[in-house]
Amino acid sequence: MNFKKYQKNPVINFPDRQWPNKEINEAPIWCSVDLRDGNQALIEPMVVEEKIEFFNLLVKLGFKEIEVGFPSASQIEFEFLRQLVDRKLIPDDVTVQVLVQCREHLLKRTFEALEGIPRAIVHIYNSVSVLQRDVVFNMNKEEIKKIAIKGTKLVKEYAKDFPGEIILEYSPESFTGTEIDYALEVCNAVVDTWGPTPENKMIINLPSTVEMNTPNVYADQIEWINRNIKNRDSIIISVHPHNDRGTGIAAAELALLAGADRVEGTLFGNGERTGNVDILTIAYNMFSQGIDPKLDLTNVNEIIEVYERLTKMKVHERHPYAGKLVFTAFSGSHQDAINKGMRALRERQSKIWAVPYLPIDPSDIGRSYEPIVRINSQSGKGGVAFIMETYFGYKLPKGMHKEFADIIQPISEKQGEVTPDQIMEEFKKNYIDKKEPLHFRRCKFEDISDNDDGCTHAIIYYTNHGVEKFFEAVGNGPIDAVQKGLQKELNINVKILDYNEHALSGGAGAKAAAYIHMLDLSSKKATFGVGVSSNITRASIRAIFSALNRLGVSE
Ligand SMILES: CC(=O)SCCNC(=O)CCNC(=O)[C@H](O)C(C)(C)COP(=O)(O)OP(=O)(O)OC[C@H]1O[C@@H](n2cnc3c(N)ncnc32)[C@H](O)[C@@H]1OP(=O)(O)O
Ligand SMILES: CC(C)C(=O)C(=O)O
Ligand SMILES: [Mg+2]
Repeated sequence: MNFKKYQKNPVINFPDRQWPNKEINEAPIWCSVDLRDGNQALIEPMVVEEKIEFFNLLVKLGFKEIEVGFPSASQIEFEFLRQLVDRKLIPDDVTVQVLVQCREHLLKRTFEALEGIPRAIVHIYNSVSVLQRDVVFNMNKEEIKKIAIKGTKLVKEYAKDFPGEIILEYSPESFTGTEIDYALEVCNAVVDTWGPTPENKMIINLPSTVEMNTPNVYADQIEWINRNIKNRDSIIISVHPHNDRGTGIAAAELALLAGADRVEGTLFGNGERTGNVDILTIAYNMFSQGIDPKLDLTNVNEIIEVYERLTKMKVHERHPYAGKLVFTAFSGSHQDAINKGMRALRERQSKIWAVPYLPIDPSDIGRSYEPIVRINSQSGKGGVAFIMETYFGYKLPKGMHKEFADIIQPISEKQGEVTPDQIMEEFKKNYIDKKEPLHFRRCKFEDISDNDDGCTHAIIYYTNHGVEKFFEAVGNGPIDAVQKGLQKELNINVKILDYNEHALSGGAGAKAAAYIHMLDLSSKKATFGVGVSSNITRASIRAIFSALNRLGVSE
């Protein structure tokens, strides 16, 4: 590859940087630019009614600052803002933001669009980078700075006659490709011209219009401006990362460490080229660290539905937090760990989420547990056991996990994913309904001892290949009596190695499941049998017969 065609983008010499020692402890001011930066990058930009629906979603999610477009650019953008005003759709605590170039006729039109609004952010920008100054504007630094100053003066003039409150936002566009001291010089000139105060702040927005370097370089740039800009207490430092290198989220998070107060971005990172930074992911990242994200993102499915329908874009299956597959584990060791982690959480009744491989509780954002574990040929015994427990309530004894997983594995190898219903079907076929040739019918137990050690007399009625039979035996309990009867009366040489039982569901009609681990003393083969009944003793005798049939032993 012809890598010599490219060169490194400059970094800044800033050994005194402080951001690596900082932590994120609170949510920034969020500003959605979905309706402008996101919309301008769509194959089919939204029409007015679609924009209104999107705006309502953003309000519902809790955004307090929303860039509603570039009203001077087209009739549709203008009309949308007018609709928001005329239909009184802007809540009192939400400030709309409008983007405009530093040009008089565009600013005039922008203020016409704002008529009747009590408070708005007017966002002006001009490109200041080395490259754009050269090839786009063909202007020197002084001339470029003058565009910014002129734009600021124009806003000031229009704002003077505007009945509502106007907050100025200035973006040195292409900031990441600009000499840092020159970017500061332009920003300071804008600050001087506008004259913000701690009571009436302005916004300086530092975009990585094109992401050009590793996120630490962006953090250095933000911290350097943060520490050197004039009247810092009168300024809100905002960042506007794009995602050209795929590190938009990291850039935004490091920029917060570097002192940014505000983040502009979009839902799911829609935007020019590889997109704007995804605000949802930053917010969910905060949430996962125990920080209030100051957005209500509890129903990610609803956000996805509205977003996909209106933008005609798709949320990728592996998109952080929102993707269809992100709360799903296919591989066996992950499934096993999730299974154990969830159980530990339940048993310990812990209020703090700690489950391996799941950074957050899916139900906190409107996702369900069900698809967490899906069974394919990469799944192990833990996953199958997890499905049996969470979907159907069967707590298979640990020793049985491998035996049952070995029944499912060839099916998954042949067909791919195996659904929970199919797994249950196999469980029934191989265990619960394993009733041939020996089919247990009914039993009668009598306690024939008068001391606590107990002695049980059992009569077991069963069919062998459909022929009705019974045997009688005595043991120190029902299971022991049946085992002895099998040996003495039916000449079946088996040993019961282990026994487990549990209730299957609550309520009056509750059933119990019993698991018998049985060794065939002749063949030395061992297997599990499972029985289900509303009576626990009957469930255990059924489990014994299930195991006998699985071992293939008979009288
Ligand atoms: C990084 C970003 O996302 S920035 C936002 C980008 N979004 C958009 O541009 C979408 C909406 N924009 C538009 O529809 C159009 O650009 C309009 C309607 C705003 C303006 O249209 P036009 O004037 O026809 O074209 P255009 O935007 O190319 O402007 C070109 C002129 O404006 C100048 N200019 C460009 N940006 C700016 C700016 N921010 N401030 C002042 N002047 C500017 C250019 O130097 C050029 O001047 P020249 O004609 O003397 O060469
Ligand atoms: C208008 C500016 C802030 C912008 O969208 C960018 O630089 O990406
Ligand atoms: Mg942008």
